[in-house]
Amino acid sequence: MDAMPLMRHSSTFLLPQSSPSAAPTSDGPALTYALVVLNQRVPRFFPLLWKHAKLRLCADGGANRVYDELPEMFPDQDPLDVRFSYKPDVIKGDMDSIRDEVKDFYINLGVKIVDESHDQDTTDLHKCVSYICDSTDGSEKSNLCILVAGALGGRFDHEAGNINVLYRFSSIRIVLLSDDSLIHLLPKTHYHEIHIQSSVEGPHCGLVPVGAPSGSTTTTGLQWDLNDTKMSFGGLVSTSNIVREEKITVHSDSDLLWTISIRKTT
Ligand SMILES: Nc1ncnc2c1ncn2[C@@H]1O[C@H](COP(=O)(O)OP(=O)(O)OP(=O)(O)O)[C@@H](O)[C@H]1O
Ligand SMILES: Cc1ncc(C[n+]2csc(CCO)c2C)c(N)n1
Repeated sequence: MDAMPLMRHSSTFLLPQSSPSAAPTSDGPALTYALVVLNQRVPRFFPLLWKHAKLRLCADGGANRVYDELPEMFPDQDPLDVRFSYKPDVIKGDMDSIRDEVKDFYINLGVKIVDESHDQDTTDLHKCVSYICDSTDGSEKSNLCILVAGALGGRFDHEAGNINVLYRFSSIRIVLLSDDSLIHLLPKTHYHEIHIQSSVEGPHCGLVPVGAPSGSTTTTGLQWDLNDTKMSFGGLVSTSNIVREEKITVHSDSDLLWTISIRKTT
C-alpha cells in the first residue's frame, strides 16, 4: 500500500498565468494543457483556460459557442477581432450541430476540421480526447492535462457521457469544468495529494465512487474524513463535504471522482 505512486493535483489553470502560484511548484507537476470546448455556455473564466492551453479544440457545436459567445464577453471589441484571437486549432465531431456559417468562417481561417459523422458510437468529447492523445508523444502523455469547458450542467445523458470519458481515458489527466464545479478522476493506481487553490475553489467537495464501489477509502484534510470507509451507490457516498486543509490526501482501492466547487469570484 505504501509503495503506491503519488499523483499530485492542483487547479492552477484557474489562476492567471502571471500569478506566482500558477508556476510549477511542489504543489504539482508542470503540465501541458489542452482545451476542449463543448456545446454549452462557455464558463466566465474561459479566457484563462484558453491562455493556459497549447492546443484548443471545439467539439462539433462547441465551435458555435466560441463564435457566438466570445464576442459577447468582450462587448467593447470588434466581434471579428475577438473571433480572430480565439481561433481554435481543430474542430472535430460528427458535425451535426456546428452551423454552416460557423464552419465556413473557421475553414476560411485555416482551422482543421475533422468530420467523423460515420462514428455514431462515441461522443464528440471522446473524439476530441482521442485526437489530443494521438497528437501527443507517449513520453509527454504523463504531463498532459485536458481541460473540458461546458462539461457539467445541462443534459444529464451528456454529463454521464462526459464522465464516462474520464474512465475510458483513465491514464490521462482530464478535468471536466462548468461555472460551478470541476470533476476529475482519482485512479486507484495512485495515492493522491490535492493542493487546494482556495482563492478560486472550494470549500464544497465530494468523493464519489461512480465506476464501482470502494471497499476502503481513507482521506485527510476534509471536514468529514473517511477512515478505511466503504462507499457505494445505495450506501455512503461523500457529498457536501468541506475542504479543511490546503492539502487533501486520498487513498482508495477504487477509482473515485473528486469534485470541488469553483468560487463565484473566479
Ligand atoms: N447539455 C449538455 N450538457 C453537457 N455536455 C454537453 C451538452 N450539450 C453538449 N455537450 C457536450 O458537447 C459535445 C458536443 O455537443 P453537440 O451538441 O455538438 O453534440 P451532439 O452529439 O450533436 O449532441 P446530441 O446528442 O444533442 O445530438 C457533446 O459530445 C457533449 O460532450
Ligand atoms: C447503445 C448506444 N446508445 C446510444 C448511441 C447513440 N450515440 C452514442 S454517441 C453518439 C454520437 C453523438 O455525437 C450517438 C448518436 C449508440 N451509438 N449506442
